[in-house]
Amino acid sequence: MPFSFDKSLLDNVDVGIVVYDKDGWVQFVNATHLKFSYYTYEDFQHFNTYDIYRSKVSNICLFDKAVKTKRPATAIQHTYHGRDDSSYDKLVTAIPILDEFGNIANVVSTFVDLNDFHTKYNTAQRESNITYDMSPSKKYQAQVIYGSGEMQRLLDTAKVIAATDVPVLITGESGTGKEVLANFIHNNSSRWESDMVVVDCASLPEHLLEAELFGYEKGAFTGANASGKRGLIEIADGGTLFLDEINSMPLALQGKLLRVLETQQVKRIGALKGKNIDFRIIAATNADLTTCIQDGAFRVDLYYRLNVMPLTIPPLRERTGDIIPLCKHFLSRAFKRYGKPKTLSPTAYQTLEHYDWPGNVRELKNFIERLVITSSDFSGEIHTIPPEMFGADANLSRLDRKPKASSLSLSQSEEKELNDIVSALYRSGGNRSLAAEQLGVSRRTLQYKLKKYRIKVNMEPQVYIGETPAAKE
Ligand SMILES: Nc1ncnc2c1ncn2[C@@H]1O[C@H](COP(=O)(O)OP(=O)(O)OP(=O)(O)O)[C@@H](O)[C@H]1O
Repeated sequence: MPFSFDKSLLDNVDVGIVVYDKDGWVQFVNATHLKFSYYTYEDFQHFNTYDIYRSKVSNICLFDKAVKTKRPATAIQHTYHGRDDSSYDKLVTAIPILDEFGNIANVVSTFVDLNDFHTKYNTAQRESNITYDMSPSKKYQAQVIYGSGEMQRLLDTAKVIAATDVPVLITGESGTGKEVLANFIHNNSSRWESDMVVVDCASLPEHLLEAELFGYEKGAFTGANASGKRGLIEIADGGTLFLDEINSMPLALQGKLLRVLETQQVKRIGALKGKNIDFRIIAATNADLTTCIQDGAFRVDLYYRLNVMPLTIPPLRERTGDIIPLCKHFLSRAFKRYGKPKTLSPTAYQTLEHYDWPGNVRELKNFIERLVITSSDFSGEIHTIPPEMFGADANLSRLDRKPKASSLSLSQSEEKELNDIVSALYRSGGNRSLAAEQLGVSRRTLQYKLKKYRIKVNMEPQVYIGETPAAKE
């Protein structure tokens, strides 16, 4: 017996459904779609999908795409006016239905309201003890995984701050998630459709950092690109500029940055005139800037400019409620990457909750990955964490310590320096600040050497030198 059912049952599903005929005339629309729509049921009876598109209520006509390609089409559709004059982002899928001759008979479209989706998704995840706070960005879904009250409060504040345009200064130990938080703010701000440009102030020597940040006019200096270059501040126009490790920015550049913030104008190196730029600044530091000021390494006036909205991310050991959700998240990432479905026993979780994670979330992430890679079973529960997994010596015994420097031609002293750096990195479990301390150099100098020797540190069982494999993140 063929199935038969009352079409009004489809009014109860939580996605919008519209059925069109081959010319775009609406043949069916369910109540869910009407609820979020600018138009009434009567409107739909006289409307053609092309009229809706032409009226500019929606920015995209997927019906047209599905008809032309005879293939399902999916996109995020921005609908500019809801009944209450607000706007919605919807995930729309249009599926062409072909007749026996392969011609379009109908198109069935489904509409998922993304705000509603995120709310439900968060609730569902919370119930399984993990919260994914996803931002509405089309380009980059910054996932902040957490489970602790500390992080919940921080994100609540960050959301409020995101709605403003004031500078934000994020402080926290290395690996706590400062860039992740900056992304969360950007994605929750009105600038989310533009880019967040990330600049690591510690990774470039002063002259390069200046050229990267401010750009230059043609012929500004020897070796400059003949046609000049846009700086990263200019590229952040309309979006957010994230300055990581702002504490490493040389004093001269700090003065220039301050001028940009005061005038909202950037002047390329060699340019006579400045250009108006509209960007939001978020800076991050893992050093105490007030100490840097006392040491004469940071300008107090820039500090006050940046410190309008200070946010501090606590180290992972002070928000242990995040450890289990983060572990579950990283286990599922490792499963996607290595195909090994692994879980941890309550005892294993307890062990991880009691460790103090000096390298914070980054260390936990790499630890879980290492745990999955090195576990001999393909699947199943990991009952106990071998104690030697923690700490530097465990790393040293497991890892191939001999640097593969074949693609670099190094002098004897350089080779020794390279070996010292690699050893220090292993001893510190990949923490660059600790490694720099052990080597007796500044973090900035270490950063520069890492570039020089093309060392990529992932705190994973390998340190790549020379040609690195494809970026892992
Ligand atoms: N709450 C979180 N949810 C998911 N991933 C996280 C979270 N916090 C940090 N991470 C991950 O941990 C790693 C380190 O995070 P991030 O780079 O944001 O830290 P950071 O504080 O900016 O570090 P650094 O001071 O060294 O620049 C990244 O791989 C990031 O994806």
